[in-house]
Amino acid sequence: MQNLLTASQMREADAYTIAHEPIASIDLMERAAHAFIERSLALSLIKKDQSILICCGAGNNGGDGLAIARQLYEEGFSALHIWIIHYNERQSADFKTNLARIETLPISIQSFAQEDELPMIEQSLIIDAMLGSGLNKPLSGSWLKVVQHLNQAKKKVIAVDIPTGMPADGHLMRSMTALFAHEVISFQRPKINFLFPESAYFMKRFHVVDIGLNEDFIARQASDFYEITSNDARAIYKERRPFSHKGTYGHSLLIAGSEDTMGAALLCAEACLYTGSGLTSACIPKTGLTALNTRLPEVMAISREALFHQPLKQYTAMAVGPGLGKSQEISELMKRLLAKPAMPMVIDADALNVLAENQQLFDRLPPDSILTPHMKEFDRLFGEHSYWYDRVVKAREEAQQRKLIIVLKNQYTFIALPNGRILVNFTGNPAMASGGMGDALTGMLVALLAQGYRAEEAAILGCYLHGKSGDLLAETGMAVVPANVLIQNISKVMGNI
Ligand SMILES: NC(=O)C1=CN([C@@H]2O[C@H](COP(=O)(O)OP(=O)(O)OC[C@H]3O[C@@H](n4cnc5c(N)ncnc54)[C@H](OP(=O)(O)O)[C@@H]3O)[C@@H](O)[C@H]2O)[C@@H](O)CC1
Ligand SMILES: [K+]
Repeated sequence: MQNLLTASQMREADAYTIAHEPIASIDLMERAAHAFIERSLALSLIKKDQSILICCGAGNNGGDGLAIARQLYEEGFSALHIWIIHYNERQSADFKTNLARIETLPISIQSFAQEDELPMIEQSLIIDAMLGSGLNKPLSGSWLKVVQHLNQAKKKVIAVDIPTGMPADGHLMRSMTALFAHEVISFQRPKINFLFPESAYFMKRFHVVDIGLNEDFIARQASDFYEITSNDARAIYKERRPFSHKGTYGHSLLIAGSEDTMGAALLCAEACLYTGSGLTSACIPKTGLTALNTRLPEVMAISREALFHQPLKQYTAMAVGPGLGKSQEISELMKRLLAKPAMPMVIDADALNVLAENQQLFDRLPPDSILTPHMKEFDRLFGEHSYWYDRVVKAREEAQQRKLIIVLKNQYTFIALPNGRILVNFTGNPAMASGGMGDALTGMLVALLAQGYRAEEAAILGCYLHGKSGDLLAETGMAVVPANVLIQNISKVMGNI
């Protein structure tokens, strides 16, 4: 697990590294510039014959820009042009050093003071090194004008560390102006604000490069946010054991589907199957029986009427919600289920809506139950939120107070734990944005619970594998990954973990 830092904690990590590695601050900047270029080349974001405008401020972000320009020149890039935006009086020491280092080279440099008119932009690519994590207020005046001028040029932009004008943490508002970046190459850790959907106002994609800041120091910093890494998923995953049998891997009960939305139940059951549940039973309406038997012969069916006429303790874990629909019957069913809940539970979709309307049911959920709301379901449960940042803070409060695990689904899914930590899952991609993905995740989570993973482990591993399955399919060239295709890939992803 890697903790994510705020901009001010990152500055402390920078200072600590300089003092303890030890490394001179100017050399750290040199490393950052090198890492920026190396990644840009690896991703084919820049080419030697391309005309590039490097826009620099006069702080350390600008210093990075000058070091990048010089190193690009040394790499054989010849069509380089530099703007220095001199709207602030202060220049950082490392900016000054890098300016002295580049002034002797045959690279054209233009400086702009507050009232200077800005020329048309002829270059095809802009490297944005004007303001970085030192931003301390929204842009205004001449800064606003320069950013608007660059945005209007509609050129491809690669931002150094963070787009100029975008705050690294705190509220992101559409009304803020920043230089829109197609790519951002950020140092050491992603900025927390990259993880919220509002970041799409300011940037398209980000990449993180290691610049060798002191990881021991970083690990010691208190943080609310932790990135789930592939190592974390690998450490949780347990291989199937010799001499094991279906009884070894638990029995999942899914309560899902209605006449019109049997697909949700089928996808949930299929995901449960492919994630390794020993046995899977689906409690579905009678009208869905033929579909279930035809598509998933491995899954057993129970009618809604029969559910409470049999011992529920034969099941190891339960998921309730996908495709249930809204009706009095479903509310009653939830109330009966939660009257004596005795097994780990995943609560999704329509079951979340029942909770939203019957908040007293919250108290009956077994501790560590996993709730899997998307944004709208979350707001129905816990109130409207204008900013994702506030929504995630609320998820943390609720998870802590109610001793539940809240999996707030998003491109970067936030897993809020009862201990107050927020884990962020980085796997997954926009090709997966279609109906049925949530049903698949619920099936995966219940299958992991049934196999004996603790709820926290199931949430981490389930979210990781779900996104990873989608990522591997997208890497094969699939622009869209339907849920049933993702599901059939899960067992392979587990096998190769
Ligand atoms: N951390 C690391 O590990 C490493 C960091 N590195 C790099 O350093 C960057 C951070 O550099 P930084 O701290 O010098 O700040 P930076 O973004 O250049 O801006 C400073 C200037 O902006 C000004 N200013 C602020 N807001 C403003 C506004 N709204 N409108 C106008 N002005 C505004 C502010 O002026 P002030 O308000 O203080 O007078 C100040 O003069 C970081 O992003 C990365 O690129 C790497 O080199 C190596 C390792
Ligand atoms: K920048």
